[in-house]
Amino acid sequence: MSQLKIGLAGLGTVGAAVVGMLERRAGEIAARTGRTVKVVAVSARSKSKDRGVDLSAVRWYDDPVELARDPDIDVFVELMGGEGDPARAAVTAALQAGRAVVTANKALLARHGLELAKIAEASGGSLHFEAAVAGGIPIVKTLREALGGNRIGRVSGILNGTCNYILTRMADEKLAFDTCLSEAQRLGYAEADPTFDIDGHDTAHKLALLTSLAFGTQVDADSIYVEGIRSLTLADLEAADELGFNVKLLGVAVRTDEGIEQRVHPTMVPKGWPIAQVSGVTNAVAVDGDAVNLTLVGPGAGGAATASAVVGDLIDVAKGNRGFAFGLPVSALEPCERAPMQRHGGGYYIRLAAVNKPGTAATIAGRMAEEGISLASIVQRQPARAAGAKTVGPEDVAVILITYATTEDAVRKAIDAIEADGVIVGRPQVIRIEKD
Ligand SMILES: NC(=O)C1=CN([C@@H]2O[C@H](COP(=O)(O)OP(=O)(O)OC[C@H]3O[C@@H](n4cnc5c(N)ncnc54)[C@H](O)[C@@H]3O)[C@@H](O)[C@H]2O)C=CC1
Ligand SMILES: N[C@@H](CC=O)C(=O)O
Ligand code: NA
Repeated sequence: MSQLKIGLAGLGTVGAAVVGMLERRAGEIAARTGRTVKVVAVSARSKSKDRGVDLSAVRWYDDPVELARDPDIDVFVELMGGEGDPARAAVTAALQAGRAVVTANKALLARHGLELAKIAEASGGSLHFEAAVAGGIPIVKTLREALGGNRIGRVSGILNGTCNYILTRMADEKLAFDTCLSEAQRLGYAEADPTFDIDGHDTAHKLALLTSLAFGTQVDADSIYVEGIRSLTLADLEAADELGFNVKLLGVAVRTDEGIEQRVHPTMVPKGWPIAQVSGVTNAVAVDGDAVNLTLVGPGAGGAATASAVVGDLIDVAKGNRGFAFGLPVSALEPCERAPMQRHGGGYYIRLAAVNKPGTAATIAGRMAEEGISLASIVQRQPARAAGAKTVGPEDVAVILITYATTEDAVRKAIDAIEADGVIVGRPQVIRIEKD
């Protein structure tokens, strides 16, 4: 039986889980592929660390780029992370040598994916990244292969396990943000730098890849409007709950007449919607095609889930299933025309810390009316009730506005005018509302 020899760089949460899964499932994988799929060389920062896997028989490289150049490997697996070197240099070296590369590194691909795909095409190598988007959910393969006959109008979902875990535990158990984040780190869900998770960039990296796969466009992470979950308070989650919503960090890419709108931000989702029920580290990706609408739900982060996706890619490589990284040759991917966020339309939740003096509510309502914004409700909360809102002082009152459908531009202009009027303190909290 022939061997598929793997060089694997990165032995952290995902790398160690991949080595363990390949060991445990060696017999079944060989039966599926007709090949022995084996790790023969590795690289990581610490040679001596105990990772719970047996690495005594594999070659060790201090430099992952040297590992990627090893002529005695067939496939290079990059599980170090980071959009720059050494990940970029190592993946480039492996592709230039005509090898298959499997990576979970969405930061690298969102920035340099096209360049890497081009190198793969030129050298006869291949680039596989199922683990980079929504962890264990096989959405890359689904878009690249199974839904190829559809014209897709929208792809959206919960794409970051850490954020969904934090929001779920805050809402359900009233835990503090930092407590939930520490737990997500302990469980191996968060990025090495968790600001990528909580500030929305990790979701944006994944959305950039999904957009390319769904719409046949060039990866363009810079076109994405990004907001994270850092400013959300227990008061916001409680208000959402009372209004019949759950708050989720969504990534949304949708075709509009003006181009593709790509956005990442906390979103109030009606509790009755299936996506509102997706909790903890679980991710969900919804695809609206002209022939098929579907939602895939599954674990978005963690060693086992992510290893499942990496090993799935390795099985493809072992079977000789290569294909184009983004479903099409790079030369056939269209530029991603950007629809401006200011034109985004929908309902809004706006929490303001209003100065407690006569006329404040009228001023706020007046500014909204000037921008043509209709209010579905306006609720004032007493200072004690508003204590969860960081921006509210003892003498201020939280005012929560829910708008009917309006535009981002109108909301921004109204808020700017209200700030200039001096009737609020701190930054307003704005959460977009998804509705039918
Ligand atoms: N943890 C998760 O749930 C998921 C992670 N990913 C991605 O998988 C990749 C790895 O993530 P984790 O395993 O969580 O990270 P980690 O921080 O647990 O492990 C990183 C590994 O890479 C090694 N490494 C880092 N820099 C290196 C360098 N310069 N030279 C040699 N080795 C180096 C470290 O020693 C460590 O073994 C990242 O791209 C991440 O975004 C993707 C999906 C889920
Ligand atoms: N940090 C990421 C890991 C998977 O991509 C997440 O929390 O989703
Ligand atoms: Na995936």
